[in-house]
Amino acid sequence: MTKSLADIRLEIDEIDQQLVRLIASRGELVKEACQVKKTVQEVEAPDRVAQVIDKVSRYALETGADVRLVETLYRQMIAGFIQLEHQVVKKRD
Ligand SMILES: C=C(O[C@@H]1C=C(C(=O)O)C=C[C@H]1O)C(=O)O
Repeated sequence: MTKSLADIRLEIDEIDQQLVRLIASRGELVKEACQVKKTVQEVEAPDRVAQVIDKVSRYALETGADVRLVETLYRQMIAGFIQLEHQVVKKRD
């Protein structure tokens, strides 16, 4: 039996809920990570960003996700997390 558009959207909504939960958990870990950082270079950690992008691009390839989309989403998300870290560090210091 083919699914209705409404059914498909319900499934998409459930995945969105899971994704947002995971983004929130990731954000908590990012805040934890920045507690031990002292410099702007440490906050931005470009080598680590490159490592994360490399890993998720490989996961995307292995799972059949769109590699360019995953990379774009991750670069955007990490940029947001770096901003968050800058705010946390600014408040702390
Ligand atoms: C969480 C960190 O801080 C920043 C955020 C990252 C991320 O969201 O994956 C990666 C590197 C840093 O730019 C980290 O250094 O690991």
